[in-house]
Amino acid sequence: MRRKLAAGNWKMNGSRTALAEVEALIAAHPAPGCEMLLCPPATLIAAMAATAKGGPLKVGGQDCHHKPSGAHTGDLSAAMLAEAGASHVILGHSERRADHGETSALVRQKAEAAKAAGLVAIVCIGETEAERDAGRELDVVGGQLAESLPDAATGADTVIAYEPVWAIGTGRTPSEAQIAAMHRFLRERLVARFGEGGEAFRLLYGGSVKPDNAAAIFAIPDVDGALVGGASLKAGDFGAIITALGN
Ligand SMILES: O=C[C@H](O)COP(=O)(O)O
Repeated sequence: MRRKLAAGNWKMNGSRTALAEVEALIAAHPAPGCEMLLCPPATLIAAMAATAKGGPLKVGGQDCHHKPSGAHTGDLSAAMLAEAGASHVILGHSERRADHGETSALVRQKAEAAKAAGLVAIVCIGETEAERDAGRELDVVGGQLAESLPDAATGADTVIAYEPVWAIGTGRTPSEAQIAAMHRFLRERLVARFGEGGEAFRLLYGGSVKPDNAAAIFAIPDVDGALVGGASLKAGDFGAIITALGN
């Protein structure tokens, strides 16, 4: 049985004052029926983990370097995130693929580094609008899945987040049929590669998930939760999504 996961990605937003939202979220959801995770900027991981006090809210990073240490100015290793209090790390988000030229091959190395440090990797994949318009979304996303996942990945240490690039921050979402088709395709690919173990990977949907569309998205087969951007910044909005998922 795959445990549902509500993951929030604060991206480059938030400051210490925003930890009041985290306190409100924890107070409103002391025993959520799903896993609850927030990934703030790295500067806030330790403070957020202290606020979470080992309770149900987990804290994650938004990226890590693929090496354990060395001359990589400005980067953070997976072990550093773990030491700061992270249990998860988002990898290969489309904004990092676009802004920093991250390839699926690099994402795979980062996922290996995350696993070595004991972090759960949330590996992001998704097509652009032009790729979908050209009918290439399965090829593109299938390729990203194949190339980004290490051979040793398991459902215990790896989560997949399907995020169509054109749905991120736009207020647009794919139809329920389009999400269902993509998640079914991803499940088939995972089972083809990992056998029965492929059933254990959680598949999150991401891209303009809001309180008013969350329940409909979570009712789609093989949607095991969401990776939420803008709506994870406010305790009320993220809390409503958590409630829709299983509280
Ligand atoms: O990581 C989160 C996604 O990029 C979704 O962002 P959004 O919910 O603001 O569309």
